[in-house]
Amino acid sequence: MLIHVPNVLSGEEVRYCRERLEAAEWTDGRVTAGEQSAKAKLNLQIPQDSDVCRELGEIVLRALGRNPTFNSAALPLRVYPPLFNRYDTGMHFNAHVDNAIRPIPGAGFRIRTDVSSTLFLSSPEDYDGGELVIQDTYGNQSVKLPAGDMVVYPSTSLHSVNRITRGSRWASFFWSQSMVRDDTKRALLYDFDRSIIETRKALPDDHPAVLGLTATYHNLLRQWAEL
Ligand SMILES: O=C(O)CCC(=O)C(=O)O
Ligand SMILES: [Fe+2]
Repeated sequence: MLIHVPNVLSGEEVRYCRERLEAAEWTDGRVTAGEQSAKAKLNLQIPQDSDVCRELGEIVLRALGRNPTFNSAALPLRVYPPLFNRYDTGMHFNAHVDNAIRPIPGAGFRIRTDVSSTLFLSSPEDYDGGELVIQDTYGNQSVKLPAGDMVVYPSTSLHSVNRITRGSRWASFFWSQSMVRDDTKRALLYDFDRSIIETRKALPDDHPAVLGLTATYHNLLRQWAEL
């Protein structure tokens, strides 16, 4: 399931992140890649242990906390501290699959990567190429979103970033361990939640249909969630 989450960051927050990133030191993106994907990767990143990465990561995490679409789609148990990358003209990331298990630096535990996210920090007009191409059950999906918007997709998917032919593409990216590891089940719960939201627009909250659907949603989540 591939979900577009609009307006995760406000225009003001995007501007602030860009300003801080402009002044930051960028390093070779291969530092966080596994052995195979390092060969496929040509981009720049902000060092994970830098103050700017931590500060902007907090802004992204706070924005995720207040976003009902992200929470409904990803059902996050733990979110990896957000990273920041950049592809200048000529840079790209060939097809790869992300590592299944990632240690959280300094935290003393690891997360399973169930859900991948890219939060765009450049406007589509600022660059050519740079689409995130995700291979899913329905074929290749090509994603290029407005600054502040995010795409959420299963970490099981092969994905790539097309070569930039003009300008520069900046983004935040990170993984979440979901309470529901299986993408099919997560997708069912997401559709279910959306249907409940639509039903609540038409019926009062104490209507037996709303109560019944909400109870069933929670009982399904209770069956499937691993904490
Ligand atoms: O830049 C992106 O949108 C994706 C980055 C990515 O796939 C990765 O770093 O593993
Ligand atoms: Fe990736």
